[in-house]
Amino acid sequence: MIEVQGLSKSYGETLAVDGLEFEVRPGVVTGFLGPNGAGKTTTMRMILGLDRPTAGRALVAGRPYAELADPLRQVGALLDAHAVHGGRTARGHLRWLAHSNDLPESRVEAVLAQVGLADVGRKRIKGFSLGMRQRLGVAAALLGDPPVLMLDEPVNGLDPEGIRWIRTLLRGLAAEGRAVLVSSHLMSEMALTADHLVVIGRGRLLADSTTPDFIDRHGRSRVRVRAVDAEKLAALLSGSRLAAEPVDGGAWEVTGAEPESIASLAAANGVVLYEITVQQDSLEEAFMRMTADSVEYRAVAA
Ligand SMILES: Nc1ncnc2c1ncn2[C@@H]1O[C@H](COP(=O)(O)OP(=O)(O)OP(=O)(O)O)[C@@H](O)[C@H]1O
Repeated sequence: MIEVQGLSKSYGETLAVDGLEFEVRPGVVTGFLGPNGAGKTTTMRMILGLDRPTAGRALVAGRPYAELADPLRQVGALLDAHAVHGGRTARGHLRWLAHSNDLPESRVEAVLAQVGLADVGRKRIKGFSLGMRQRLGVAAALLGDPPVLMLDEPVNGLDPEGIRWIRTLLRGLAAEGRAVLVSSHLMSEMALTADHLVVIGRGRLLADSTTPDFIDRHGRSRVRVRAVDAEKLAALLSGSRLAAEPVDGGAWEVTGAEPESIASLAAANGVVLYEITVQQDSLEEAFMRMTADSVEYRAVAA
């Protein structure tokens, strides 16, 4: 479990993290979301003791990272897949990590196999693609078989098969009872991977809820209807008190009403519907709505 308590970090005038408070619980994948510059990486670095908080604290297994006796057995992290010595082989890199952290060498082969790099263990890292480096970073995070995992943008540079692999891996690790914190800009992927979301903007906590609750609360839902007689439907809806607007091909979208009441209204007026579907915003749409005011850099319309 990770506990972030009143965590703040200033860089000169910039308040990168501002009084953050959240928990990353075992058994679930927690997605860590926020626009560019929101403070995600800074928060993760403070959890790992790589940056000192200006105020507050971050605990892993009840202690600050610096006080963990066996850090790699407590928390595995992937922050920057490039932060490895390119001249080493993949196996050499993991052996060195295992050795310096007093971990059994058998873990090296286990994690190489787990991330699909067993065949290239003898190759030098400098020849690795970004996707292979990401896999190696995940292998290093898993080396100590830790109950807590933290990954910053692990799907960066991965192809669709790799993205799917990370998703299955993270969900499997959570199902084993581990606490998993993962940041990503790929919303469609987070919607499939994360059970829970912690959303930040300009260093502040904007949301801490399950993924479905987040979409419910911040996304819009509307009912799409189409009728056999499009003109009759148009006359009915435009003459009603419903918030309805025409969309493509004679279809209408109604907000703020349940499908039952729309269907009953249509039936009472002899309008035969052949489509009535509830459309929910995607996680991306919900995220864009909620963080609209927290975007550090935004394209300005010319
Ligand atoms: N070492 C540093 N010195 C000065 N400012 C910094 C430093 N590290 C981060 N910042 C600033 O702190 C803020 C948060 O940055 P951070 O990298 O944590 O955001 P992020 O959410 O990880 O962004 P991204 O999604 O772009 O990776 C930004 O305004 C950034 O410019």
